[in-house]
Amino acid sequence: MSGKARMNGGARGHATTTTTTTTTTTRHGGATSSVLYVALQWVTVVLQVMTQIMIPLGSAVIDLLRVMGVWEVLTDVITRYRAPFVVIFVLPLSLMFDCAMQIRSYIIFKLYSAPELHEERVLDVQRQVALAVANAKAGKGPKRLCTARPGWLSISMDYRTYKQSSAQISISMYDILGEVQPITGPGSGSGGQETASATRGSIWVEPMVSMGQISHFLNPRGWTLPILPEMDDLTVGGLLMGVGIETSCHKYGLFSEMVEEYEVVLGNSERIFVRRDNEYADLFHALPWSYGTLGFLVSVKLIVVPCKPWVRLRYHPARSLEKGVSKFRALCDGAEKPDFVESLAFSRDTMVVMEGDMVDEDQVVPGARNEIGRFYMPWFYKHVEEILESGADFAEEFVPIRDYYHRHTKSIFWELEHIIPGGNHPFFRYLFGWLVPPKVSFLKLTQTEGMQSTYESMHVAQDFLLPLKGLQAQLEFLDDKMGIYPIWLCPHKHYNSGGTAFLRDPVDCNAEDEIGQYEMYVDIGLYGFARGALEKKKDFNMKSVMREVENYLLRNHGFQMMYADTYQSREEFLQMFNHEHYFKMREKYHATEAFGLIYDKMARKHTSA
Ligand SMILES: NC(=O)C1=CN([C@@H]2O[C@H](COP(=O)(O)OP(=O)(O)OC[C@H]3O[C@@H](n4cnc5c(N)ncnc54)[C@H](OP(=O)(O)O)[C@@H]3O)[C@@H](O)[C@H]2O)C=CC1
Ligand SMILES: C=C(/C=C/[C@@H](C)[C@H]1CC[C@H]2C3=CC=C4C[C@@H](O)CC[C@]4(C)[C@H]3CC[C@]12C)C(C)C
Repeated sequence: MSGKARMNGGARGHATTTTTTTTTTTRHGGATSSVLYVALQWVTVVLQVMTQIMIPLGSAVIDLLRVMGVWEVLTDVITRYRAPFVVIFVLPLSLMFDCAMQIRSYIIFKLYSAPELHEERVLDVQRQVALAVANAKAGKGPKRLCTARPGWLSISMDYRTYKQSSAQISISMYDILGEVQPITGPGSGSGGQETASATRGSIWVEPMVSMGQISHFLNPRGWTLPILPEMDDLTVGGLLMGVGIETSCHKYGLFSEMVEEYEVVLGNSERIFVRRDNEYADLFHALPWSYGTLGFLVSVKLIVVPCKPWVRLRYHPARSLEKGVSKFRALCDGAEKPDFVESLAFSRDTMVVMEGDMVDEDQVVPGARNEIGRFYMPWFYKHVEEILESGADFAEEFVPIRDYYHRHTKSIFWELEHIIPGGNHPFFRYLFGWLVPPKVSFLKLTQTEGMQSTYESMHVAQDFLLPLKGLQAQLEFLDDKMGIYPIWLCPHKHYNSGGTAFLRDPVDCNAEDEIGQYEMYVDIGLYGFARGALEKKKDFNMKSVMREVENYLLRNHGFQMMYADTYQSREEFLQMFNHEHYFKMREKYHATEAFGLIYDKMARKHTSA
């Protein structure tokens, strides 16, 4: 199939299987294609050099500095003066990396070369898997497979050390594989009731495509993902094989509910297309939350919906927990659901509940525009806090859609304040705001051992998914145990779909829609240093507090998002996440031998208690 054909929605998917012996149907017609191909390879090589060669080179330099006795001094300086270090080195590097990625995407998309190369890339993954499995069988290589995405690149606190002892499969797949294919009429997708009659579309993307890339691509074309997790660098593969959530999940469910079709390479190197309604339907529900332990995702067909250019954002400050929780619940459970619902709790008694609706240009009230994404504008959560502190009971603003989606990106939720204190000061914003945010991956890469152990023992980055009906008690409990603010509250439909991390007990489900039975859940996001942890180090014991919280989750039908540290034992983990279907799928789809178990991959080896 030619690249052009696929750009026009060529017949991807719906096929059954291909194995590594399948010959590719890709055409590279003429000299232009060859030139484009070489150009593309060049950009790819440059990026690979940046990510793959620079790291070992960096390690070699570090070793040399250690031998020279300079390393300790240097890390001490970086630890003490992290803010200037980040501003001088990490911010410009982050910008350069992003620019390189954008240029690459632009070249690839303009030249239409990427879709043409997709088939080749899939074959390459199949070949790598076949070789790694054969090596493992012959006792010549590691037994377990994982992606070769370096651990420092992943949006988590963890460095993914299991990768060192696994066979790493390179999945260099960063491309949007064509234009949106509109689908019209009711029942055109598999989403919630609210949009069933609206026009929908779909788009094929590769797994390393990031949320920033997608919103840049879709929003100007009048489309959006129904659920667009807000950090620019999150990848489609990570969000689908892990968990993805955003403030529209109270309508649609989690990120994976908006998938039409997965293209997967299994542990026996076979390539299959997995849909809710084909012969692989049983695998469809097991892939989310499987953390790359059932197969490799090589592309996916995502549902897209029309979007409007602005979001009318309504702020409801609440000065008691009861009032805040009841407003939040009313917005999630009401018949007329807003497009977006979110709440930021600033203390035990104060929160601002927000509802957003997409609107057209002509509905925007000129005096109420707020382009919060501009580099010199205040960090979003600070702006929300100001509304709370102003004493107002209500505020309304109009925010450009892309600014809304990425509203917490610039300040990395509220984490940047710990890294660059004063980063929200107007002086800093006007001078350096255009360089912000630093890439999470580069922050990880430049984190010294001292910083790492401080973060591990005192800093929480956790998302707890719990039934919405218990929100008030949950917030009181977490305030007692951790006292971290702001808290991010994001509602979502939690479907009883039958896979790993789905509801333990069907009695939990009190509602039903087109997709199935669900319970309204809330993601409680805690990011920051626990109350008093930095000041009174001895009073805060991360491990014992987290054990209490995890037990609370178990008792209250909650889940922990696994990008975060877990302190659970294997037995507890198996209790929290229903593995029955997952084990069957591992057996049936050749994963048992090829991939490790979720717990073994994700449970972190803590360096401190
Ligand atoms: N708003 C949100 O929803 C947010 C979500 N997150 C979390 O961050 C994570 C995403 O971060 P990101 O850096 O993008 O992803 P990661 O690199 O962290 O990958 C997450 C998991 O997905 C697996 N995975 C990724 N790509 C593939 C693939 N092509 N085939 C098979 N498995 C794959 C990885 O497997 P392997 O171990 O083999 O590499 C890994 O286990 C998610 O787990 C999510 O929960 C974080 C912030 C916000
Ligand atoms: C899952 C959600 C959001 C999560 C983010 C807020 C956190 C995910 C990964 C976290 C971080 C990774 C590494 C870091 C390096 C450290 O030196 C500083 C802290 C941090 C930047 C840290 C900060 C929080 C995260 C970005 C929700 C939205 C579902």
